[in-house]
This record gives sequence, C-alpha cells and structure tokens, in this order.
Amino acid sequence: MIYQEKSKKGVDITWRDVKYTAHTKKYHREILKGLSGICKAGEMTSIMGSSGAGKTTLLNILCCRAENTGEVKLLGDITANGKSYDARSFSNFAAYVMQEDLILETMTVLEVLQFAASLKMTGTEEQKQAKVEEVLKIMLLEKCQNSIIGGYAIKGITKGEKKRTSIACELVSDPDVIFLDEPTSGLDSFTAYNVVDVLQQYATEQNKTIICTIHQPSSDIFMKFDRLILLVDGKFIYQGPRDKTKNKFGCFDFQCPYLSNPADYFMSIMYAESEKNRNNYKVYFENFEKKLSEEISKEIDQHRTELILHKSAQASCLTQKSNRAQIIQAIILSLFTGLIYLNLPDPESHRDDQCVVNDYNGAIFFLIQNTHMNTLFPIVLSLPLEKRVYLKEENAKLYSATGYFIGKMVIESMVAFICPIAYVAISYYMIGFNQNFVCFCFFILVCIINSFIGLSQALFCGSLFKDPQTAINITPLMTLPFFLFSGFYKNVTDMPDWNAWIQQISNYRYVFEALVRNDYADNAFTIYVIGQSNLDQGKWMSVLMLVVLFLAFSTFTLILLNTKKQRLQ
Ligand SMILES: Nc1ncnc2c1ncn2[C@@H]1O[C@H](COP(=O)(O)OP(=O)(O)OP(=O)(O)O)[C@@H](O)[C@H]1O
Repeated sequence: MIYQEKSKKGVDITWRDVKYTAHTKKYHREILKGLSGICKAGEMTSIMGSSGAGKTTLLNILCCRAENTGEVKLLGDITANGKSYDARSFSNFAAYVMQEDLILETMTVLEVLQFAASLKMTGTEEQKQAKVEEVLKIMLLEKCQNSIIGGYAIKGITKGEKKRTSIACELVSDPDVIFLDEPTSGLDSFTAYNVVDVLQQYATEQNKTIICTIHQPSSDIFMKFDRLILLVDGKFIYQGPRDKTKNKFGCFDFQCPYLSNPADYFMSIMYAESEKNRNNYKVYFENFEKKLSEEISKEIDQHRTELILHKSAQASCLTQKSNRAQIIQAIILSLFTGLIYLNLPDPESHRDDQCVVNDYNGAIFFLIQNTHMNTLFPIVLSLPLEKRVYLKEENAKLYSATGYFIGKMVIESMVAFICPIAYVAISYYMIGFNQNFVCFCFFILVCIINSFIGLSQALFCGSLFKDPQTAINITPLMTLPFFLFSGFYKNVTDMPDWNAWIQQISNYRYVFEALVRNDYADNAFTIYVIGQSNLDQGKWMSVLMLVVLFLAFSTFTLILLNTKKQRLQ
C-alpha cells in the first residue's frame, strides 16, 4: 500500500444536473430529476426526505455505488474539489459506512481496528498503533476496546459502540469525506445523539466532509447538522445551512410551530402519502428554483480546487486471521475415533473375516469424512458474514477478488494442513492400520489433499450463491452425494449409467480407493477387498485425480469471485 502526502485542506463534493432514471418496458420513472448541490469540508450534511424521495439513491450516486446499466441510467457530473471520480478513485479520499455493521463478531474492538489499520495503512507498527489509539479516543471506544463485538450467539458490545466501531474502521485511513447511510438507524435516541455528536465534532475539528442520510432525527440531533438537504419526489425543496432553515423556510409560507422539533415538522410537510402535501410540492419546487437555486449554483462555482493526493493501493492478501478451534476439534475427534476402533484384529489372522474388513473400511471412511468436513463446514458457516465483510472491503478497494482468494487460501491452508496431520497421527496407530511408515505418510498426504478439496469446495459454494443462506443450505446437498459414489456404500460398478459421471468428480471415491489400496497393500485383504469394491483407478492415479479436483474447484472459485462482485449499499 502506498500512501502519499494527504491534503489537509478539505474536500468539497459537488454535483450538477444529476438525473437518475429507471426505464423498463412497463415502467418509466425519473428517480432524481436534475439535482445540483454541494457538501462542504468541515461540515456535516444531512439528507432528509420522505420515504422513496431518493435519499439513498443520491447518497449511492455520490459514493459511486448506484447501478448505471441497462434499465437504470445516470446522467450528470459529480466531482471532488472539481475533479470527477469513479468507484476506484473514490476510496482514495472517501469512505462509506453502510447502514448494517459488518464486523467479525469474534474479534474485540481493538483487534478490529488493528486489523483495519493493517489493511488500510502503511508505516511502522508503532504508527499504526498510534492511529488506532487516536481513533479509539475520537470515537469514545477506549473503555470497550477489549470487549468482543458479539452477535446473535455471543453477547458483545452495545449497538452504539458497534456503530462507532464501524465508523472507526473507516477513520483509520483518515478519509477526507465520509458517507454514512442512516448512521442512527436501530439506535436509541441517546446513543444516536452520541454518534452524531462525535461525527459533527470530527467534521469541524478535522475539516472533514460528512454526508449522511437520516430518517427521523430528534431535535438535539437535528441541531448538530451544519447543512441540510430536503428531498421530495426526486427534487430539492431546501438545501443550505441548517440554521437558516427558519428564515429561508419561512419564505415558503410554512413556519415550524413553536416548541416543535423542526425535523418532525419538515418530515410532516414532506410526507408523500398525504394528498395535501403532494399538492403543495409544486409550490415548494417553484420557491426553491426562485429563491435558492441561484445561491446554490454560486456555492458550487466557489468549490475548493485543491489537489487530492491519497493512498493508491490494496493491502497484502496475507493479512488475515486463523482458527484454533478446528485444530482442537480434530484432536478430540481423532482420539474418539481411535478409541472406537482401538486395536482392530490383525488382518493376517482374520483372512476370511468380513467383519474385520468392514471395521477397517469403516475406520478409513470415517477418517476421510472427518478430514473433509472439518475444513468444509466451518468455512461454509463462517462465509455468510465474512463474504459481506469481504465485499465491503472489495467495494472500498482494500483488496481485489484475487487477493481475497489467495489470502483466504493461505490462511485457511494452515488449518487444512495441520488438522489432517493431527487427526491421522493420533488415530492411525491406535486403530492398527498398516504399520509401514511409508504407508502412514501416504495416508496423511491423501488426507491433507482431501482437506484442501474441502477448502476449495467451501469457497466455491460460498462464491456461487449470492445469498449466504443458500450457500449454507446447498453445500451439503452438493457434497453429500459424493459419499454414495465413494465405493464404500455401494459397489462403484453397480451404479446406473446415467449418474456414472458423478463418480468422476467425487473426491470420496478417489480418497477411499487410494487409502484402501495403501492400507491393504501388502496384507491378506488386498485382493479380496479391492476386488470386492471394484476400485479400479490405481493408487497414484487416484491421487492425481484428487489434485485435479482441487485445482478445478479453486479455478472455478476464482472465476466466480471475479465475475460475481456486488456493490453493497
Ligand atoms: N434501480 C432502481 N430501479 C427502479 N427503481 C428504483 C431503483 N432504485 C431506486 N428506485 C426507486 O426510487 C425511489 C427512491 O428510492 P430510494 O431508496 O432512494 O428512496 P429513499 O428516499 O432512500 O427511501 P427510504 O427512506 O424509504 O429508504 C424508490 O421508489 C425506489 O423504489
């Protein structure tokens, strides 16, 4: 990541004649109708309006997150200090805080910020730590810095602290402009006030441009805004300093009743479901055109023009976290397996004993299943949140899809590598598999490859489905049929022709054959068991097929990640 000298002089966001139109065969709608405006450095601007007025659309357009293809069309100029920007250059000077707080639940506040700093900052560890401490202080998070974020299952920090942590994650990169979609949504009035108060002070003290949408602010929160934009049916009825709304709005022949919350009053006159209000819209628009639009145009013309110089790179793909729980789980399960199959009878003295064959095959299959599932399911279960966090970071151009894939592979590969070793090393000799050391090493090697296939399948399923819940539901459906084609449950040559192809992509089939051939290599069962199951690929051919499967799932995942990126809003 390369940081250049930052402009401390502030950034003005301006837009001229922005039109956003949705057009299909059955439907034509002008969502934003030629809007022009400015949000200035050192000020907190709030965009307010009735439901469906176009607030989120305007915010998304300013953040380069609005669709602009096919059925929706965006026209107009959007600039930062007079220079046009796009989604890539946006992240060089600005940050976007989503309404939803997407933070990994098992980390502490401090860890989350340290992680964000490692992704978004260059410099020494001391500089990063200093920035994290500064941001903790600004966002009033010092007291809860060692508390877990938490979520549905784990009790963690409060909603207000979570929102401030989300904002703090963006502040570590010191953006000049911060966009926030409904930063107070879901918070009680006092917590909401705290969040807005902190943001407003930050804008003033650090000369930052803060732009947010907001629904129904309390009067205390309303008084914190420096600038206000009131939007009705895709057009402005007011834009300017918040403290001038009284006078300027007075010229519209509407006066906020004495002792009323002005925000409530504005919302009441913009409420689109009221026919009386809708009739008045025409008057508001005319008044805005006559009395305010010229002033806004002048302000836009006087925008700042300083050059914005900023960071221009993505973080290393290795900066992520590992998981100890899976390794502990593997150790416990291997002890359990070893105890269940402890000291199986010597094959030499049980040549014709079908029960002993079944026990050996069962032990092999159980180990195969566990080394595969131990990697597959934790990743599929953790992907829902992580995928959205990844998309958030990808949207902010912190890393690319390929960077994420490589990083994820490298980090998860530690677990995918260690777990099968722990699993086999503990249970192999307890069960009494082939005592030859080379066979023991081969057993471990095949289980490691199988574990990596689980990793690539989990990432493939997670990337294939847009909805994380679908990924969780469909993954077992996609992988469990592979069990049936392993040769363990049913002889592979007895399968109907129409589904024979599933055998070719079943990792269980190849792992089972490789391990059965390995274990029975030079003992009495060899001919009997292998002949019985009709396993005909050969030991090393099976290994080769496993490597091909791993590479195939990984390649498909990479293609999917690069082609199915979404803009989070
Ligand atoms: N891509 C799109 N295609 C069609 N219609 C759209 C599209 N995006 C937004 N709209 C419509 O434009 C209108 C404004 O949407 P927007 O989300 O900006 O409203 P809003 O003011 O943020 O409302 P709310 O406060 O309820 O979220 C809505 O009626 C919405 O259905």
